[in-house]
Amino acid sequence: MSDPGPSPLQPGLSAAAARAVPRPDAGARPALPGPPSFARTVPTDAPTPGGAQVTGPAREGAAAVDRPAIERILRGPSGLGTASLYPRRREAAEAPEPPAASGPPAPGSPIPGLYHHPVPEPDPARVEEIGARIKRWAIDEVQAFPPEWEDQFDGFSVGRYMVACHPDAPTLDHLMIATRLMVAENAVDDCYCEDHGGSPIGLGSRLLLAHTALDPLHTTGEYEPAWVASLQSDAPRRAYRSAMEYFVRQSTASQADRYRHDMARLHLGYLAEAAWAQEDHVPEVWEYLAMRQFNNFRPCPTITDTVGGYELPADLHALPAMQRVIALAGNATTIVNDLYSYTKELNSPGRHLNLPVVIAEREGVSDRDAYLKAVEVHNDLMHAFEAEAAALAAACPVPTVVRFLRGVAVWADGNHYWHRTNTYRYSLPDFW
Ligand SMILES: CC(C)=CCC/C(C)=C(\C)COP(=O)(O)OP(=O)(O)O
Ligand SMILES: [Mg+2]
Repeated sequence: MSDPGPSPLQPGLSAAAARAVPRPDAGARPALPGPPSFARTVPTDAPTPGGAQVTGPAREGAAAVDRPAIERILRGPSGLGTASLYPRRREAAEAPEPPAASGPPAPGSPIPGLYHHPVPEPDPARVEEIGARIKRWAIDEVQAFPPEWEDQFDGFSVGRYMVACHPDAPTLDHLMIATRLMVAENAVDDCYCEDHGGSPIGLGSRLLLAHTALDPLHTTGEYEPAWVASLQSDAPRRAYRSAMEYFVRQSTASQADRYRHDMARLHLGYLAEAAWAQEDHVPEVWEYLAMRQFNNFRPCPTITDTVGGYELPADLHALPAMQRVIALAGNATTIVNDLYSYTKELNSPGRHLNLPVVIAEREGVSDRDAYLKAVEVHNDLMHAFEAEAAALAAACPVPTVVRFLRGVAVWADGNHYWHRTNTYRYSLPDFW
């Protein structure tokens, strides 16, 4: 084994920060690597954040990291020349809605008490162009939906979603990578799992075969043509195959492998949800949260580096502390969906599990109290995400790590923005 170099572990680091890097005595390499030589994405052009942003001594635990430090790290650099990285800074965010005196919040308002960061309106020119391009791709290239679903496709507003989540995408082509994958992921969820022909029955087989559009079958000449033909046989597979092909062209091998792993996680989560639906079983709250950690937005923020035109190296992505930060962010962003889609799911046929529904059932509290408790769970997850991200950035001040953490944070904010403003899909209950 080569000399591991100086240990980045410092006396006095928080427990969370110490988990950020492997210990030399664990046999892992503590020295932090540069980008691999095979990286073929655009080189990291993010300005290195000032040392004060990431190198200050962490205090007694992630939760004790001071808020201004978290803000500095997650908001990104603010020095001369950094404006182009954030064409629409979050400091220019919209004014918060005044809370309604009573009744449901006005359409488009944030959930009262939900911890979140407002974002500026996404660049309208980008939104329009991505909206037009994605519709052409969906209709002309992959026939993702029949004409009668066009209103729903438009109402999803995927261009606004992705432009809000990836403000540092250097080009429209980079944004399209995320946008195609988002449409494909939703085609699979709608057509295989949910109310556009989906069902728990036979889901395992459908998901596995669709997964081969992301993670190809390697087989003999005799059987390969049937597999290739199968990838064109329904909208979810056409969408996965094409979106993945574009993604692989722009990503490194390890970024594509990361995405495949995250999608396998997602499919595992769909299967657990389906198994419970088949048995009309309501899991314990912690079991539901475990399922939702897999049936989760995770594959979306974890491509932030590909969409940003740089690479978080595989061994830094694999750090346990990075994995924890990603999981916390994925969980918080997914509970945002549970909260904003609560009334939509109540009005859909059958029982649709989400965190408020499971809390009400399992903890024997009113729908309102369960909803408010779910808001608290979300807030705790967001605070933990931010504290752990700040601790990791402090312990491992590598530019790609800090930029990736910031990308995940910005994705979470854009995800909240999209849920809040998507009044075509979502409306809030009358709990206040
Ligand atoms: C985009 C992506 C990777 C989605 C995977 C998981 C998923 C569909 C969600 C987290 C959204 O949850 P849900 O199915 O409840 O969506 P709606 O509430 O119907 O918008
Ligand atoms: Mg939902």
